[in-house]
Formats: sequence, C-alpha cells, structure tokens
Amino acid sequence: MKTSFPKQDIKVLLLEGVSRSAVESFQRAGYSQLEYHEKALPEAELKARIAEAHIVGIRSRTQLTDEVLQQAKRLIAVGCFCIGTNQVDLGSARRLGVPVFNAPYSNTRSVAELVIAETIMLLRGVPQKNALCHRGGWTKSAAGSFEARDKVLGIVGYGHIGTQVGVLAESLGMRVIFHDIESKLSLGNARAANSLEDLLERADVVTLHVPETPATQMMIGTRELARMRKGSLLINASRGTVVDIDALAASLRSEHLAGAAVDVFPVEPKGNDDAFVSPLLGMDNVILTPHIGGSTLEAQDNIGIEVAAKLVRYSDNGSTLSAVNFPEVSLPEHPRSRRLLHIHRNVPGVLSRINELFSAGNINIDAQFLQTDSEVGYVVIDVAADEKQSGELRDRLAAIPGTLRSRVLY
Ligand SMILES: NC(=O)C1=CN([C@@H]2O[C@H](COP(=O)(O)OP(=O)(O)OC[C@H]3O[C@@H](n4cnc5c(N)ncnc54)[C@H](O)[C@@H]3O)[C@@H](O)[C@H]2O)C=CC1
Ligand SMILES: O=C(O)CCC(=O)C(=O)O
Repeated sequence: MKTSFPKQDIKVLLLEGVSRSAVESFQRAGYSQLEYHEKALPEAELKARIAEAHIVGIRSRTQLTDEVLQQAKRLIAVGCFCIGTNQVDLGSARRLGVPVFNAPYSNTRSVAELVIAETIMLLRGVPQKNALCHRGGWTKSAAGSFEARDKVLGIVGYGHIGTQVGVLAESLGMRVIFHDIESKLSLGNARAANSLEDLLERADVVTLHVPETPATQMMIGTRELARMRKGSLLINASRGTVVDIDALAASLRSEHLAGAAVDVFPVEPKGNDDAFVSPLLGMDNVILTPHIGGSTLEAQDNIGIEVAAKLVRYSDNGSTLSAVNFPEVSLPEHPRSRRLLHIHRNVPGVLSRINELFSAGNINIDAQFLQTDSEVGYVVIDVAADEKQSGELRDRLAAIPGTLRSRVLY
C-alpha cells in the first residue's frame, strides 16, 4: 500500500540496542530512514533526536517523560521493545495522540528460566561458594544447602511470568503459592495465599513478578522482609522500585534473609560503560545481574519482530490493536478508498462535526471506525475522495476543536 507520507521520509529512531530483527523488519516494510543507537541517550540528546523522529523504539532505560514527549512534535508512535512500559508517561503520550506498543509475551520464558536457575543456586548457597572458590577458598559442606524439592515458592504477581515460574517450579517438585491483586486461575497445584503477608510468612523463596505501579512501589520494605522466614530467599526480576533496596541490604547483613537474586535496581546505569552502584555490592550471598532477565537472543529477536510489526501496522494501516495507552482499532484495508485518521480529545460533539464535514462536502464515507477511552477518541475514516480532496479534508479535520492529530494515511 502506498502511503500519502512516503515511507522513506518516516524517521525511525531506535535506541538501547534493540534487536537487529527490528531493523530488518522496518527495512522489509520499506522504511529506510533508520537511526540506530546501542545505548540510551542522555536527556538533552534524546530531546534533540526525538524532535526529528516519527517513530521511536526504546527498551527499559529511556525515560519518555512528559517533558521529553513535548519535544516530539512529529512523533506518531512509540515502541517499547520489552514488557514494562513504566518508563513512558503513557498518559502524556495518549494526550498527545501517540499510541505506545510493547511486547507483552516475548521475553517471559527467559525471565522464568533465570528465576528457576537462581532459585536452585540460592538454595544451594552457590553464589557464596563460587565467590570463595574464586578467592582460593574451599567450603565443601552441606550446611545451608537444600534441594528445591518440597520447598515453598511464593510468587508475587501471578501473571505471564509468575505463572510460568510456577509451572517450572512444580516440575522440580516445589510447592507453589501465589499472591495477586486479581483473582487468578491456579495452574498445576499452585494455591493462592490468603494475603501478601501470608505468602511472605510461608515461603522459602519469594519471587516478585509485579509491574511498576503506584501500588507496587516499595511493596517489599523493612516490615515485609521481617515477615519473611529466617533463612529464606528473595528474587526480584520485576522492577527496582518494588523493593526497598537498603532494607534488603540490612536484612541480608543481619542474616535474616539467607540470600537474594536481584536483576533490577532503583537506579540502573544508562549503558554498559557506566558504573553500577548498589548497597548490595560485595555481598557474596547475592546474585546481581544487570537487568538481563529478558535478555536472551531468542527473546530479543522475537521482541524486535513483534514490536516492529505493530509499529509498521500502525504507520501503514492505522491499526492500534494491542496499544497499551490508546483506544484499540483494528482495520481491514480498503485499497480503493482514501484513509484519514483523526485523534481527538474525547469531548461531546467531535464525531458529529467530523460527519457534518463529510456530508457538507458531499463525500461518501466507505467505512468508519471509532474507539474512545476516557480521554481520547480515535476515528479512522475511509472515503471515496481523490488526493486533493483528502488533503483538504485533513486540513478541515485538523481545525475541529479538540483535535490532537489528523493525517491522510493513504
Ligand atoms: N527483568 C527483566 O528483564 C524483565 C522484567 N519484567 C517485569 O516483570 C513484570 C511482570 O511481567 P508479566 O508477568 O509479563 O506481567 P503481567 O501483567 O502478565 O503480570 C503481572 C501480575 O501482577 C499483578 N499485580 C499487579 N499489581 C499487583 C499488586 N499490587 N500486588 C499483587 N499483584 C499485582 C497483576 O494482576 C498481574 O497478574 C513487568 O511489568 C516488568 O516490569 C518483564 C520482563 C523482563
Ligand atoms: O530488555 C530490556 O531492556 C527490559 C526488559 C524488561 O524489563 C521488560 O521487558 O519489562
């Protein structure tokens, strides 16, 4: 399909070393203006680069705040090449008429496998034994080493990752309990705990799989850590803000917790050349990983393809299916029509003004799709019009009060 705004003029800014599979997907779809950066950009540079971009692709480090998004005057869509979207001000993007897409499943298996590996390593005291061996020591002893079989794994956040961790843990013979704010179908023999506190008191290993939300910020602090069983273990591969890291360090120092595995931190380095600072540094019983829960080649490859496909589909066809912040519209193509997009504040009267405009111009509407949420309305209109008429219609649509964006797609 030939788009009105030529694809070769659409600037795609890809940051944080997103998989090359994304680059190839854009190229295959006819997008040639690709700017690729291995790292997250410092804020000033990000503002300058995003001001030029029509599409931006990021991972978890780039913060797309309201201030940054305000610079992005040409931006039509954001792709988060990951699951978490907490790094984007989703409300601000919505109010600017910019849909945000992510990859909700592609790296879940990778996180689940890492968590299972860490569970076994922590139960066996491998991190501290490994560290001592590297220093020339030797602790051949069974003290403090346990099998995973029959231990209780407590999963906080029983979603896509949490459920997979549960299934894998049961195959090791672990007993699985979980806590979630939603009522969830138990897989296998997993059982819902009565509350977070109940889970913390019963689990030998607690693993966190909640998103970053106001309710999960510092969800595990001094009080919650004290509720965990003496000698128990904590794994956090969710978000750094979910755990009070100083409280965790204190609990480990006091030997209340026997160990931890932490993949995500309240402050993470911007790139691989920057220093990593944490109160957990130097603790042999803590596995520290640089936010690589989802970093396998398989996951990154799949994420690159999935998110690029969503961005291309929106850019080519107007489909917002699976956008995380936007009314979802999925459209068949009507190649013999002209397609116009109109994104507006969801206030009364906008749709009737749009339709008045077409009837006044005696333009036949072939198809119309509307979805709204509490803030934004998104209408796609296929019309029988020529190129000149559709350009004029776009300008008139743009003049309707409440309009956020209006475009001729093809
Ligand atoms: N370390 C890494 O590299 C990765 C980290 N993640 C993180 O893992 C998080 C979870 O991923 P998924 O399982 O795919 O998400 P999901 O949305 O499928 O599951 C999250 C679950 O947490 C529950 N939840 C939300 N708020 C809660 C609360 N206050 N208390 C208890 N439960 C609550 C939800 O109801 C849901 O069942 C992501 O949001 C992301 O931040 C995801 C992928 C890779
Ligand atoms: O791979 C990344 O950059 C982030 C992974 C992650 O945390 C996510 O998918 O939410």
